[in-house]
Amino acid sequence: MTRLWLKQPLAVLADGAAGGVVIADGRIVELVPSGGAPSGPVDAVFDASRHVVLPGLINTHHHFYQTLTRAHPAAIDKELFPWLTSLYPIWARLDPESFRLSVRLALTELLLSGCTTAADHHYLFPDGLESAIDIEADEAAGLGIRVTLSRGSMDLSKKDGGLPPDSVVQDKDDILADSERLIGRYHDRSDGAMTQIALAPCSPFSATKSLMMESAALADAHDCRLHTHLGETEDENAFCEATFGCRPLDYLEDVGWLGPRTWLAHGIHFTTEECRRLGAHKVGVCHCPTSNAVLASGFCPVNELQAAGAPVGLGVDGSASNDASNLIEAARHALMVGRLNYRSAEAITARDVLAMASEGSAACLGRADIGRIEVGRQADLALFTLDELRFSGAHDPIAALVLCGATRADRVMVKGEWRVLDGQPVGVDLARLRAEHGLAAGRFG
Ligand SMILES: Nc1nc2[nH]c(O)nc2c(=O)[nH]1
Repeated sequence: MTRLWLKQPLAVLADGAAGGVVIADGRIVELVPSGGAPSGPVDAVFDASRHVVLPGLINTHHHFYQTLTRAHPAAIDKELFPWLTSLYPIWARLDPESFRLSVRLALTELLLSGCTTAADHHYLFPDGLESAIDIEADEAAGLGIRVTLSRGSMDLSKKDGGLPPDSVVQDKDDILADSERLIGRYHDRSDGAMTQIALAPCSPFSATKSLMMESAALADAHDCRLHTHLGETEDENAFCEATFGCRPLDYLEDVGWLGPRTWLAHGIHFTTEECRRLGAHKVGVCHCPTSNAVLASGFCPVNELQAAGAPVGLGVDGSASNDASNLIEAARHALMVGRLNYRSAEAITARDVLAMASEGSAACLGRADIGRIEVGRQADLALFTLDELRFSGAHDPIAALVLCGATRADRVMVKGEWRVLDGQPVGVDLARLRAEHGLAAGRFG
């Protein structure tokens, strides 16, 4: 068993590890105190004196395919409902080759931003793309990044009172059968799992009540997590009032989703009492500050949710509403948006948003094996240097990552393996990927 010492980092986001971290067999096996040395022999030493070492960042909400429709003229400057109705017909043209490139590109971008685990919410399965989640699993394995692949779904089209057109919805029985197939094939419940499946009917205005209820039953039966968009806009509130006669959170409870298996994307339009209910039931919320700003959706009440006991993680959201897949940048946005929301500089700190992007996100995904630099946890780490001009003069190295605006990790380790080295993704030809993806995206103009 090879023991690697990441020696004497410039800074590390963990108590008692100023002397570095020892990695063996894909795990963190020792934290070295300041000025100390590992307790036993090591086989390799990495001099981390130029590096700020963070737990690998965890992205809890994305739509990888949307990298094909970034800054799209049909959708720019629109709020969620008109944004979606403009994009649905374009997304209906998704094909396997373009989709594969979108996944590879999004995962590579995430890795370069210090992300070691990514949750994707894929809810479009046009003819020919039935194996979208299989493609995602394959690409993630190739890049060596950990994933939670949320089998998304839509079965409520416009003709039945929903928002999406017929061209992008599926039959409920097909959705459930495919969900069961994917769980059987990919859902690894073990410690250190590289691939997990979650079930993810898309939103109250695109999924039927029975799909929500049957997905919850399936998730219970197979011990996997549930994910959906909720509390994103006032339009969604109005839809729920008009369709179900209640607010979105009451609807969530009604369909059997109010529990610790569930994490929600956005979670903006919750009252203080609703935050308490979410906390009491340990429902997780993925904060998507960048997308929430771009779509003018509102502020997520992160502090109220956390105070109530709800896990709060961080997500970049899909690349048509961010439009980047950069998680360390999203942490900076979480700080800025949070301080504006609370009109307080103390309400959210740099360390708070980094914790949200690591241990908060891990809790949303139901994982106790990642998200912290701690003995026994997986060796998932993001190492940043402060060499760029933007950091010159910075004093607190950890706060500097957020306040000076880090955008790119120098090294990223997943399960003890380097997946980014000297700012380059291992095994990816970036120029070729950029060219091929750009060409594919051109077909969605
Ligand atoms: N930000 C987003 N919100 C959504 N709601 C929904 O039903 N789909 C989406 C989406 O793609 N992005």
